[in-house]
Amino acid sequence: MGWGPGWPLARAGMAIGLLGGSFDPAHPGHVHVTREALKRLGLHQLWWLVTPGNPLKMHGPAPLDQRLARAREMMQHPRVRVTDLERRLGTRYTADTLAALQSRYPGVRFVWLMGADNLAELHCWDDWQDIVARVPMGVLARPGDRLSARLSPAARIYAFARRSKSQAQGLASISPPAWTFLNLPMRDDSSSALRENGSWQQSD
Ligand SMILES: Nc1ncnc2c1ncn2[C@@H]1O[C@H](COP(=O)(O)OP(=O)(O)OP(=O)(O)O)[C@@H](O)[C@H]1O
Ligand SMILES: O=C(O)c1ccc[n+]([C@@H]2O[C@H](COP(=O)([O-])O)[C@@H](O)[C@H]2O)c1
Repeated sequence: MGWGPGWPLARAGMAIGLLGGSFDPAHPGHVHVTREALKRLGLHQLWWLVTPGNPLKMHGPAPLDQRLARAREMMQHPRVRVTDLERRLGTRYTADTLAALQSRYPGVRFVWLMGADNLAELHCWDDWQDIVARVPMGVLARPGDRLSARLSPAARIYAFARRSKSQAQGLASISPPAWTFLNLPMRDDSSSALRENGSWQQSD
């Protein structure tokens, strides 16, 4: 597998946040949590991983190129890259994606980012304990999901690995398992609401 345009550049030692998602479509909530995570976790860069398809979702999303184009319009920041890395790597499951990125970018300190809704479901993901063992995780507050996230199996099993707000800036350097809950000002944007109210029209 070669290098070329579309493979973001990163040097060993850099702290890079990974926000995986369907982005079907991208919305201001994604932009908000991205900007906050960059600041609060002391990240050099943050990469959006626009998935070809969430392995747990029955219905496929809109075409990947369409979601990427919308995401690139919406997320403009010099330290953020909107990528199709899972398509390039041929991975769908997050554990596989992380393993592939760690072998392709040796020495880069990756941090997995997700909204509180995803922490509540993490125990249903493929090889989820491998994910927790591979990279530190930043969990982003989301309206309605704080309690379910805190009571979730993953949060309870890994309660011992939860780091305080004061340790968030150095999260990328902490050996996993390590996670922190970022109590951000919350935004209730969601892709499903945009799809339901029809303000996002697929063009093909
Ligand atoms: N408003 C938000 N606040 C915090 N995190 C969010 C928000 N919107 C999305 N996220 C997080 O961003 C990542 C990608 O989200 P995704 O593309 O699934 O959008 P979504 O709005 O959650 O979509 P859907 O409504 O279809 O489930 C996930 O980890 C999700 O939890
Ligand atoms: O690896 C898994 O089993 C798995 C199960 C569900 C979701 N994920 C990942 O979680 C991220 C958020 O997905 P989504 O569809 O909620 O935006 C995205 O990167 C998915 O690939 C991963």
